[in-house]
Amino acid sequence: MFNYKQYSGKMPNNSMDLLNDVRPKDFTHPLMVVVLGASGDLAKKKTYPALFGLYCRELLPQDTLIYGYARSHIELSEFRKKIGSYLKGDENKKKAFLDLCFYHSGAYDKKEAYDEFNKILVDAESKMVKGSNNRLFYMAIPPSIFIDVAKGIKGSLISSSGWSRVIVEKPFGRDLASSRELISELKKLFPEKDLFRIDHYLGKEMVQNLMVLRFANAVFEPLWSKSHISSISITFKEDIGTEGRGGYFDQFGIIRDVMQNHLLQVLSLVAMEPPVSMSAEDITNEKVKLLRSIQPLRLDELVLGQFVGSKDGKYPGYLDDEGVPKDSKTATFASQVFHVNNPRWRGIPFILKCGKALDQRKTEIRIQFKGPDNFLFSDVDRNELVMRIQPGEAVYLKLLSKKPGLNNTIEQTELDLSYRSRFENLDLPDAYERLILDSIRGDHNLFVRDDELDVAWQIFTPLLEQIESLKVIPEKYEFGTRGPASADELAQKMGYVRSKQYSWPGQSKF
Ligand SMILES: NC(=O)C1=CN([C@@H]2O[C@H](COP(=O)(O)OP(=O)(O)OC[C@H]3O[C@@H](n4cnc5c(N)ncnc54)[C@H](OP(=O)(O)O)[C@@H]3O)[C@@H](O)[C@H]2O)C=CC1
Ligand SMILES: O=C1O[C@H](COP(=O)(O)O)[C@@H](O)[C@H](O)[C@H]1O
Repeated sequence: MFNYKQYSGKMPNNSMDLLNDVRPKDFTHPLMVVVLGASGDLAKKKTYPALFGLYCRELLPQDTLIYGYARSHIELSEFRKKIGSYLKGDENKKKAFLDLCFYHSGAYDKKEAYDEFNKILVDAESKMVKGSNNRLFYMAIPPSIFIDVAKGIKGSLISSSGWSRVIVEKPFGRDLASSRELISELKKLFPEKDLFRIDHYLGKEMVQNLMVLRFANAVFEPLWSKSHISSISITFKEDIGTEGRGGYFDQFGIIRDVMQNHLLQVLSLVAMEPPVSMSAEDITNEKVKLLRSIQPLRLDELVLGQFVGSKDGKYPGYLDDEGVPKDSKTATFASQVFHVNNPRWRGIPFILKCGKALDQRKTEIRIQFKGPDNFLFSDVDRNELVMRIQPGEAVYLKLLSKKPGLNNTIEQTELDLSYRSRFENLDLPDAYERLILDSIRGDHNLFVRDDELDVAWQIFTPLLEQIESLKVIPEKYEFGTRGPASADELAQKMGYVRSKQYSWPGQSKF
């Protein structure tokens, strides 16, 4: 259960009160973190840096060891060197953290390999402080081996004296049928309380802030509906391509990689009704209710794109990625309109857009209001409430104001809550830090529930099947641009009006 307290007065960032608030209650018990797929991309870029972040904040249990497991044979010194090169911070802390990291190579599909690994874990645990031996398994592996690995954990690695929890990475399946199969296989092995399905967008600061912004500020609720809002856009842009992950990406495409999970999570938090309490169950119930009100997605409200290399030859195209078949029709850009059929939102378009190799890196929610309902100002820019998820967390409200001085012109300006200028010594944890910490605390608030996942796939599977059966060809767009022009045309058709000249001053800082 979230337990928000109103902050008042000054409280140093690292005060014991604050630490005790967030520290796991099992802080004094030994913890063994096992990273399966430790040789891979996610492990080095996200999992280990997040564990290091928690270590530096003194949030990992006092006696924690981290064992990596994968098939590749890697010497411990080499492994530590590789992991270390992705850690940022104090050198002494890095060294102390790396001393807690070990690596073991073994197969994913052989019971003997897991039994042998378990002996190593038990031996290491025998030298740790006395207490319940808790084990956290992080599956940083491709979905094709989720079940083999889950069976290995269940068959050989479960702790004999403490809890055993399993973090599963997305993608949770490719469609409704495969997701249901995955859910049911995992359910045979672990109870829901021990499974933590990560959607790392739920751990981002601004996504966390959505509930507070919406429900703790009385000014917003009366405006938060079709009466005052004309459209809601949720946009994810990356300025990099697939960068060696083309082999994985080509089997999934941008809709499965980003829209079906990250953007849909954001949509459900923006649009859901107020939950009856802040418990994980009540919040997820509201999200599921909202998702079930989404109307079938239409192909004529979808734009797909695939990037080609930049004209100057500096950036390669998607088909140049060595893991990608030369005739691939996989989309690296998608914009789809969603309609929510409930009294609050009926008739209001939600425009979700995501793409790789675009002009900038940016994720934001943009709520555009209707124009003023009077005869005084007929042709003016619309008010917009923008929640910038990254980079540079901010909430700003675009509004019109008289230009100061002896004139009668008005201009678009903003009320701006940019985190970096508003909050001193801003030190935001990475989303993965928050989520790993929550799994150690046994807190499911920020993880994806099985029925939530099921509805998400019910929404997307018919559309994905149509795209595949009709062999829809994505439009080409150049690396480093806004993506296909038809996406802007689609948004315009949905009533979105772009400000004529405005650009948010905070933008220049990133
Ligand atoms: N990388 C990222 O930025 C993100 C990744 N994810 C998800 O995290 C998970 C891991 O991703 P990532 O680290 O990129 O994946 P990798 O492709 O790097 O795979 C991780 C490890 O799994 C093993 N592996 C890879 N392919 C196979 C295979 N076909 N059969 C058996 N073992 C294999 C390899 O280890 P070895 O051969 O040594 O056993 C590899 O080092 C995936 O589910 C991915 O979708 C989610 C969000 C972001
Ligand atoms: O899950 C994924 O997310 C990343 C983007 O994450 P962010 O935190 O940097 O916004 C994306 O690059 C990747 O393709 C996808 O699998």
